[in-house]
Amino acid sequence: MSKPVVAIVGRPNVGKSTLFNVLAGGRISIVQDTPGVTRDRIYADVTWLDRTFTMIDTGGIEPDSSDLILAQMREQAQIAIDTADVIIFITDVRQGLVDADAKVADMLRRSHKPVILVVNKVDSFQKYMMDVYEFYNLGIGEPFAISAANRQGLGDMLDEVVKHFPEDSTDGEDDDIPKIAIVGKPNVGKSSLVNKLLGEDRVIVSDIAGTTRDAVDTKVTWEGRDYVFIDTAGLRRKKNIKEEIERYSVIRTVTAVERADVVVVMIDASEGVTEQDAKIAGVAHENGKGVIIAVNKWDAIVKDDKTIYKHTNKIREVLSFMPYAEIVFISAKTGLRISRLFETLDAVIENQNMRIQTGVLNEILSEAVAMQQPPSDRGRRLKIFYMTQVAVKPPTFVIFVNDKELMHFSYTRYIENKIRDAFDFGGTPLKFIVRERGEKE
Ligand SMILES: Nc1nc2c(ncn2[C@@H]2O[C@H](COP(=O)(O)OP(=O)(O)OP(=O)(O)O)[C@@H](O)[C@H]2O)c(=O)[nH]1
Ligand SMILES: Nc1nc2c(ncn2[C@@H]2O[C@H](COP(=O)(O)OP(=O)(O)OP(=O)(O)O)[C@@H](O)[C@H]2O)c(=O)[nH]1
Repeated sequence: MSKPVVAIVGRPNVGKSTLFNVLAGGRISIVQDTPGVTRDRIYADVTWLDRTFTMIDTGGIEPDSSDLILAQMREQAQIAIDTADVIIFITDVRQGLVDADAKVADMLRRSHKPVILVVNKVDSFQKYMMDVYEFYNLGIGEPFAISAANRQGLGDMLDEVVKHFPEDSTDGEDDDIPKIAIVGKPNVGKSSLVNKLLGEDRVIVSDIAGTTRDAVDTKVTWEGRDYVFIDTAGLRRKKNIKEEIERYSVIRTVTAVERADVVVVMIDASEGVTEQDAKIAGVAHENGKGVIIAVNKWDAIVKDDKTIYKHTNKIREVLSFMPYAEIVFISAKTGLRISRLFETLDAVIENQNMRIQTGVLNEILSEAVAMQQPPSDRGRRLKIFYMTQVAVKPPTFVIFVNDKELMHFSYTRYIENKIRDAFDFGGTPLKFIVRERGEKE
């Protein structure tokens, strides 16, 4: 089930970052060896009551002249409207109601997205409550008074946010169809690939209305099997506002990746793999999705018998945090190896859903332990009792040990490699949870 997306919008200095950080708490998932996306805190997962949502910081307003501020606020609001299920519009009781607030409120109201009006810096209710009422004038409903800095009023605000989430149950019918997100930096050929798929006569296409947001997903049938390509309408529409801005492409990537089973990360062969590609791929990695690296524009480069090898090596090096990723070399323009891409998709989907019997797993485990002794520390040696698979998409394993502290990262990786040697888990990350025996489930 995909997580709802909540975007925070507001003028400079009203307290967006403060609110973002308070809500995200320590929960911003930073995977150590993944490059930067979450480090600049564009998004974070937040859990309130029993609901988890992705919060995005649309950010990026420079306090310049007031004209510029308004233009940037509009852009920010547009990003929120395009990507979020619920928008938190944050204002500042001390600055009071200003003209730009009213203009952005109009824009948000017309979008028909749920908007939660928040008035920040209400550090004292007695002192500021009269000023808060002024914000009713924006015409977007009841203002929620909070103090982000003092963590006041956040519960009521979150109750309201959660109320507007779409029902968890989508129509059910399409849930079995694998969802594919095509991501990549601007100009890499995402639209061309989708258009190619749409143009192929072996492909049957139908637009299905997006369930949670305005995006229109595209259903594609390839050799009798169905796939849903996410947010392709957005990709086809494109370039109406400055989509090139990196933040927007990351946000778009995050929201598409969240909903996907498999992510196709496109890389431009004529440019080679870059840090920006690594950031985008990092989003898929952190979300535990299946990953295929599609090296596009393969038609456009001069090749010899070592070209594939060189590209592969460079990709493995830059994307070293995802050695499991599959790589295919394609041309969206000529259609080169599009069928290979589909075959790889099928394989990755199968691998993501594979379940290994506990008996077999533990055979692998005891063999692994016999071949390489588990680590020890200060006279105490790690004992591994038992391993079992508890989930798919991604395949998730629980390892029971005597002492979690002794389970070194490199030993987990060693066990992972043994499992990968035995089964074809290509294209999917594997997740390991280490538990001490006797610990509660
Ligand atoms: N008194 C008070 N100050 C606050 C509160 N929340 C944030 N601030 C202060 O307001 C200032 C701006 O906060 P930020 O979170 O950086 O605001 P922002 O909206 O992210 O600002 P930009 O990055 O410029 O868009 C900081 O000095 C905060 O300490 C609050 O609840 N009460
Ligand atoms: N030679 C060659 N050119 C390609 C290929 N795929 C795309 N292009 C070209 O690359 C340019 C960008 O392609 P788009 O499909 O618009 O790229 P995009 O990733 O959708 O771009 P944004 O919407 O800006 O993110 C266009 O000029 C395409 O014709 C390919 O396989 N080979």
